Amino acid sequence: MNLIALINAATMGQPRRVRPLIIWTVLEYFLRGAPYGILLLVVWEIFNPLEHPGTPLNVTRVTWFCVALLASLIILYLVSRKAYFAAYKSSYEICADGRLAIVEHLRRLPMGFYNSRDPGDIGAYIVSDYASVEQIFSHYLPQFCGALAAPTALLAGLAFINWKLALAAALVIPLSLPLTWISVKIITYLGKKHQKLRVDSASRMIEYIQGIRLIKAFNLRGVKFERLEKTFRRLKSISIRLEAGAGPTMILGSFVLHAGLTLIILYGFSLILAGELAIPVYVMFLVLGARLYEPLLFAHIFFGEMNYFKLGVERLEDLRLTPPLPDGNAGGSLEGREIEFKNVTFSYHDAPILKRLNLKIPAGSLTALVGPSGGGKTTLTRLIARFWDVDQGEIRIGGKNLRSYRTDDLLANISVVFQDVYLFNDTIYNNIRLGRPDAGREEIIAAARAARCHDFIERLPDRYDTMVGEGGSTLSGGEKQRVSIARALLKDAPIVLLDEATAFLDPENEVFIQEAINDLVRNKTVVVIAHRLNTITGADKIVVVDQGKVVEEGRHDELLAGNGLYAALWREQQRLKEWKFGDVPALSPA
Ligand SMILES: Nc1ncnc2c1ncn2[C@@H]1O[C@H](COP(=O)(O)OP(=O)(O)OP(=O)(O)O)[C@@H](O)[C@H]1O
Repeated sequence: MNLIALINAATMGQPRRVRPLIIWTVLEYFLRGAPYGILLLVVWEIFNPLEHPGTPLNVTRVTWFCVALLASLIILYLVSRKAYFAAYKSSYEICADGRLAIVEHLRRLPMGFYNSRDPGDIGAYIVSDYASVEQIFSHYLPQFCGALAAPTALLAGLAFINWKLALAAALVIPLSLPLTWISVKIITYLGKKHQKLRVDSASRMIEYIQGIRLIKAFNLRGVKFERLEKTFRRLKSISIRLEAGAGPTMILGSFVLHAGLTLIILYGFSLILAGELAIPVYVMFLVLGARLYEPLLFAHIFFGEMNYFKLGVERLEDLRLTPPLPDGNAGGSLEGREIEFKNVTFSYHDAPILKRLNLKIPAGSLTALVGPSGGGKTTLTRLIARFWDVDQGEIRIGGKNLRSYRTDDLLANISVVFQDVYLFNDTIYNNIRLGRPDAGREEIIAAARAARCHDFIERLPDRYDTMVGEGGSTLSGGEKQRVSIARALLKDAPIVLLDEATAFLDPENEVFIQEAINDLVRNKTVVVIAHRLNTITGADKIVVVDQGKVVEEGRHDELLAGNGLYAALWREQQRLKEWKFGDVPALSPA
């Protein structure tokens, strides 16, 4: 991608947004020359009587030039201030909008996308790549434009006064270009690796912090820390190589450019001796010559930074252009609540998980999915919520293909209660409110009461305003479950997908949760993944899923009478229920 395409991509097709920051900075660069120009006029006036003895010093002109000098400094201050704010405001706005757009886009991607990507990497891209976009827009791009425009204008002005000396001053510019080219090549080559390792380090760090409990519990200091340490060491080594590789050529480039000043001194002096140059003009060249090279040196740095910008924008584009799940155009609410799988085949990778599966889930019924672990129960519920799209066949809701609904409308009609509840690092109140963001306080408290969480919330230090910690870390498993049920109750969606999580809870929590669930599922189409069969004996329909297929379906009694897989699972669970500690020999030291 060239610079224009990169700017277009980084601004999400609105390159005009960078216009003000470029215009103001270029103007500032031009104005920076004004005080020097006026200063030279003052010098000229003062030197004139010395060069032409007998000519009196024109004090009035000198005074006016000093006033103009002051005025130019004030104008320069005002324009620089404007350029500064334009650069920061526009670039931070562009990046904030870009980050939000990508996050919104990520929400619309199929879950399969997250299977193939490291979430830590995605987070690091959004933070670090946009940081590089911010740098380019707030600093480098406007200054680069200024750095090109101001010396060009300055050289043209100098050439107008004395073309020979101006040519000598410009001679070093083409000589420095090959050095710029070499340093850009080095930065491009090593920069890619550097950028990748920067992201890797951030991801490893996130992974380390997220897994800190496990690392402590299993004393994984060696294994996990080694991975992190290796990444940091590789980052250090590539950073040093990058600086060591590009630095010397950059310094040489700067040396060549500054050699131009020596050229002005020597050649200018010879012109004075030959009587071809007035001393004030010579002084003017010396003063302005120093201003000529400074911005050009900046162009070197810009090319180096551009490399990071390019890599970052390309990665962000890759995220932004990943196709989301195609949206249907059916109107807001679902046409009915019956769910039907018709010949559905689905795979996460290559091997099919569901194989030509057919299933009807009647509207307003409670349907339980049971079966051996890994059979595909969770997969079925994920497909109903369209976290993934099926490979073959179709899923219908209310007689219409799922894909014909807009994803947002579909999800507005479905409540999902996951087994591994995630709470945001926010207040309990806001976590429940996620179920329906426009709900009032009364409704939120009513949902919390119905989900049997009001009492424990009232006992917390700040009640509903208590922060729950990252992932809900300050609450117990049972409390988190109940908060998630409160969310679902508040949402009051006609379809409820429930991953039964009562298996490992203490009896008190279990009773509370069961009561809360009974409230949640009333008058809804409910699909529950049941791990303990005694909780779903009253279900309208029990579906036994094994190896991606429906192997049995019916009511509890019918399935027991069928004496198939369900009956075997039932007998097994009954046997485990009767199992007592006394049945096994007590543990004794070896
Ligand atoms: N995100 C994923 N990527 C790849 N494979 C997956 C993914 N999720 C599940 N699987 C695989 O799909 C198969 C079915 O998994 P699924 O979670 O649907 O089974 P399940 O019946 O719900 O199991 P359990 O009762 O243990 O929760 C398993 O072999 C599992 O390893």
